[in-house]
Amino acid sequence: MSHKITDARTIKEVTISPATRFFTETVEVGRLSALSFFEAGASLYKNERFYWQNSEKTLTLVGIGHAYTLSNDKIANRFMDISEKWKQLCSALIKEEKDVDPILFGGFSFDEENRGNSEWDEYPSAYFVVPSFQMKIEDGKTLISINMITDNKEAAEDFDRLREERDYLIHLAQVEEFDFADSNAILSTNERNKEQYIDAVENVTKSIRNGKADKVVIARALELQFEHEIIDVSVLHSISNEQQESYHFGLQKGDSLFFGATPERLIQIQDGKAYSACVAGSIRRGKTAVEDRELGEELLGDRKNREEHQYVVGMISSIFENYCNEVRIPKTPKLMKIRDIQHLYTPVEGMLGQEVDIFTFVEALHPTPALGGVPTDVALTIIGKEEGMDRGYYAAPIGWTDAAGNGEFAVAIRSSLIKGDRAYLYAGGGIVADSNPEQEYDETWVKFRPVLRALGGKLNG
Ligand SMILES: C=C(O[C@@H]1C=C(C(=O)O)C=C[C@H]1O)C(=O)O
Ligand SMILES: [Mg+2]
Repeated sequence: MSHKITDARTIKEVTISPATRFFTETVEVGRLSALSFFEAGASLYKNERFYWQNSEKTLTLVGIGHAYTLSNDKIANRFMDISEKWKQLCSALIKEEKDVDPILFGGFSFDEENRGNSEWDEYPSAYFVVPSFQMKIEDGKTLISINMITDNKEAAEDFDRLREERDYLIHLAQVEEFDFADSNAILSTNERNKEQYIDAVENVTKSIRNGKADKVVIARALELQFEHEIIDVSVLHSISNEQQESYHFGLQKGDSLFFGATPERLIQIQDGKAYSACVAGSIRRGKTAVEDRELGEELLGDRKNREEHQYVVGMISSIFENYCNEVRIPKTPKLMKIRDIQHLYTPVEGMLGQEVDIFTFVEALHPTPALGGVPTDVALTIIGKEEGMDRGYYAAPIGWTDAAGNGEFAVAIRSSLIKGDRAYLYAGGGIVADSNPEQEYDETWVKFRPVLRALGGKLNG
């Protein structure tokens, strides 16, 4: 596309010191497509971008370039480590009233104790970025900020260069006719460990009947080989159009993209209130409106699915009782209908009782029994033993927080890691005493659909 004006990348190498300054500056632009801005960013920072849209479609974020990256490979304390470093950075923040709070975006791996050589090798236990260029679309306003973190006292020149880059990116996003369509054929589909998955579900139901655990979520992976390199913006474009009710996310790391469309909020903190969601228990969508309603009724009344669901409600509500006042949880679940599947859904909310930040919630909640199991530690051991894969960032928290302490993390399901001409897709389900391996296997196919469709793949069933 175009030449590179400058390279702001060296800036992120400063370590936080008393001399560190965190500059930010926001301009409001007219309406601008978030994905056009994302794609404009490829000309300068091809592998340093992220994309986020919440399920209500009230907030869209795009990040381009890295003003700073935070990561760690810790097993213990990884959540608080990121929290503390972010607080340190924020204490160096210099901003005016009109400026938007800078954003930290990223995610955690599912289980630090169960990694190993895999497609996830370059994803540490925690990985977060402060973008050099941050787009925030909220309340009908499109705001673009520059973030710069430096300990150089004469940084004004660097900041001027970033302003030039910002204007270049905005202009490109406004005028360039990007073509997001991509036709990329799938050459092969490999169901990784299909037999192992079926055996795992059988073994786990036995363990549960023997009283070793109450619920364990077992997942599996699909590996797709494409004709040519998958284009990041194209899959984000398709999935955003096709999954209107879900969160959309994309996080680049090295030359890979982790993306997906998840319906599941882990935690949102907004103006002193906390929100979470219990999403567990599933059935397919009907072929007609009548069948769809009948399936929904069946799900609401199904004992096995209600049991899967109730474990999640129990755990999330006890965490909320711990950290919040005035906790509100409906007594019975409702239906969450998304394009490919219906889930049992119970929203949870409370008033923040103490000074707790979003990472405290992430640490306490992850993994909920929607992705781990009950009891958590037993479930994680069984998952490690039975699944035989590194979940990487699948089923783990992904999201953002800002300098004011607001933020939101979703659970990264209905997701895929893309590397060049290959895609790895992940899906699982909650196993309880009455689970049936074939039905669970079918349920994973339904859960592969959103990402499979965005990648242009054929759908089973
Ligand atoms: C594990 C996944 O989804 C979870 C499992 C569900 C279930 O088993 O009913 C439903 C929603 C999610 O909490 C996935 O999509 O991979
Ligand atoms: Mg299920």
